[in-house]
Amino acid sequence: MANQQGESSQLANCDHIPIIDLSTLDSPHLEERQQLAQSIYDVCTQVGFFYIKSHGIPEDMIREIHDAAERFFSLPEEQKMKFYIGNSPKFRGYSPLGGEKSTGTDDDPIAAEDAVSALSEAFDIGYETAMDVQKSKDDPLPRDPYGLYGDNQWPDQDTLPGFSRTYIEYCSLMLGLCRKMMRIFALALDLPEGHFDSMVHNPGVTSRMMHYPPQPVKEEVREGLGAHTDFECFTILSQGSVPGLQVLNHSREWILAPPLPGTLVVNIADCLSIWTNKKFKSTIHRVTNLTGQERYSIPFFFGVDYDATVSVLPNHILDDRPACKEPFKAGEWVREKLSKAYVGYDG
Ligand SMILES: O=C(O)CCC(=O)C(=O)O
Ligand SMILES: [Fe+2]
Repeated sequence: MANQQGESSQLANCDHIPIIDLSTLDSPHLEERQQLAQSIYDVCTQVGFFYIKSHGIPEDMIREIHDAAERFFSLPEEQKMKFYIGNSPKFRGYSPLGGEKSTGTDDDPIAAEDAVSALSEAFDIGYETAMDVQKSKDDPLPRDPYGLYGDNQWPDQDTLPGFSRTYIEYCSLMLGLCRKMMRIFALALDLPEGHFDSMVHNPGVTSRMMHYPPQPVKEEVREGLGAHTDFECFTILSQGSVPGLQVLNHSREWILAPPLPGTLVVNIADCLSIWTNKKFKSTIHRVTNLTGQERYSIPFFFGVDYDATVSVLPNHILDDRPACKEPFKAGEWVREKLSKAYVGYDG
């Protein structure tokens, strides 16, 4: 059973998802960045989810990556299975319809035998130096004690021309945005802006393309993705134009986070929530596509270097709020979570 601190840190205290304007994210004026950090602190402690606008990712790029996702999922099944995630010891590749199961949340796990497979298919990739402007093309991958860097199973040029180039370009832009966001989170937490900089040299990044086929409206609903929290520090989601994402609030109602033109969705994930002793919410969410249309989304999960230690910030430990968890390695946490998420696959 979830303890109170744990449980309320996973439920949004709201009936809608707020919008944050990021136009001052790298303002030269500290006061403007501080003002933004204050708004971010408020939404992270109240809701754990927010839309971002003026985020700097060009709309053309977003359109291109969604086109790429649609092209990928339109391939015949046997072609997609060439990139089967089960071929990769690092959880990278294609997971077919129903290949993922809901594991619940840390405080409220679902036993393996009760887990229901999700009505979605996915293609997952992880950090590689080609997507990192701070690295040159030939830089080696970092030390990898958790077996999570690289090893992406890219479709070749004949199968999907331009696919890997587009996805790497998209990830490179998202990576830049996430590193800046990490600095504003630091400011929001009363830390020096560069507090996390030394922990995001080889960030623990996963991105995935998701396809949720339509499900019957009147008959029994099968979730496209079961209720869960994300594992890393935070997620930036591009969700196209078809709604489906739902966020759980204090009244145990699922509130819709519909696509809003010109925005992306950010949600806080477990590692950043633990860092803040669960002051920042890692809010429970799920996907249910009741629209009758095909839904595509592209989450970008951003975490610190897998070798970095996540340790509750001392200024968030109080007499009546002891540290929620002992320090741990980010990679250890992510690997354990991933190893429970796929049907018939133990990494
Ligand atoms: O597809 C979405 O809207 C959300 C996906 C998601 O929550 C996830 O992949 O963790
Ligand atoms: Fe998620």
